[in-house]
Amino acid sequence: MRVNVQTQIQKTKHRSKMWRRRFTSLPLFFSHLQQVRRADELKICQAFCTETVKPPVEGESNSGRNSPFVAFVLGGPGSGKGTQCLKIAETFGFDHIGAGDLLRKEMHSDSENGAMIQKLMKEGSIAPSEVTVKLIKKAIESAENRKFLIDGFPRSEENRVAYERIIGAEPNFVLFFDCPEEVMVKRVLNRNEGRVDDNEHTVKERLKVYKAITLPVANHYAMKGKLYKVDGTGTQEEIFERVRPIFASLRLST
Ligand SMILES: Nc1ncnc2c1ncn2[C@@H]1O[C@H](COP(=O)(O)OP(=O)(O)O)[C@@H](O)[C@H]1O
Ligand SMILES: O=c1ccn([C@@H]2O[C@H](COP(=O)(O)OP(=O)(O)O)[C@@H](O)[C@H]2O)c(=O)[nH]1
Ligand SMILES: [Mg+2]
Repeated sequence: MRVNVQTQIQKTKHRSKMWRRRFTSLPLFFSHLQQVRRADELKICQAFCTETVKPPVEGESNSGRNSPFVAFVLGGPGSGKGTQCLKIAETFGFDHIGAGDLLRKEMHSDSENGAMIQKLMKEGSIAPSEVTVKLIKKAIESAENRKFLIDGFPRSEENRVAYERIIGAEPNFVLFFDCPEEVMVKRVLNRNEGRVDDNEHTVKERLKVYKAITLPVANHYAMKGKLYKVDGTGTQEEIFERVRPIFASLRLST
């Protein structure tokens, strides 16, 4: 009997301790609720992405607090990088730096590299890293904005290493448009912008280069948990609705 009473007392003490713990941890409980809500927001992202990361915060890249916020945008030729970058830039206030656009501008200028770039583009090959990174660096440095989309770069591991060495930072994250080859080819052949590389022969070469040399870059960032993979099929609007939550969940100060 005595033992039973003792047991009861202990049980009661234990219960009251538990309730005390529960009440004193109410703020914790609510902060947990907030985290759950945050996790739910992230799950919205995850519904659209095969890989997601914690939304990056401006200044959290490797190069310190005042470094620019950089998202690389990758995908095959015709996957819709340029089209979606325009929408992201307009909606979320990013500067859009198209690596191919910078090279085309250089090609049409009097630059000593013009002829070399034209030849490489026509072949579907990749320009030397030093040339591309120099153009990107200049574009970043001359902008007032501190949020950039770097579209169509890095196209090779060598490009990536050169960028990280010269700029001194990794991108905050990488957006990747996943699109079947036949869809990409169809879009490229209908692009009608008078580009030297929008023809059947060059697009075939570009796809080979993309699979052998560019995809390893995407894999590198996937391994680091920095890759957001988005389905690049459907209408431009449908794709943008998959992209939107990724950028909406970023905690950027400007
Ligand atoms: N979702 C889409 N559906 C159909 N055509 C598209 C779509 N997105 C882009 N396009 C068109 O396909 C072509 C290639 O798109 P673009 O954004 O230039 O791709 P990338 O920069 O990846 O090569 C362009 O002519 C563009 O207008
Ligand atoms: O970092 C880059 C980006 C582009 N290019 C060259 O420019 C071409 C066109 O690139 P762009 O990104 O404009 O093509 P997209 O993928 O948008 O069709 C590529 O095939 C390459 O020859 C390059 O050498 N390095
Ligand atoms: Mg493009």
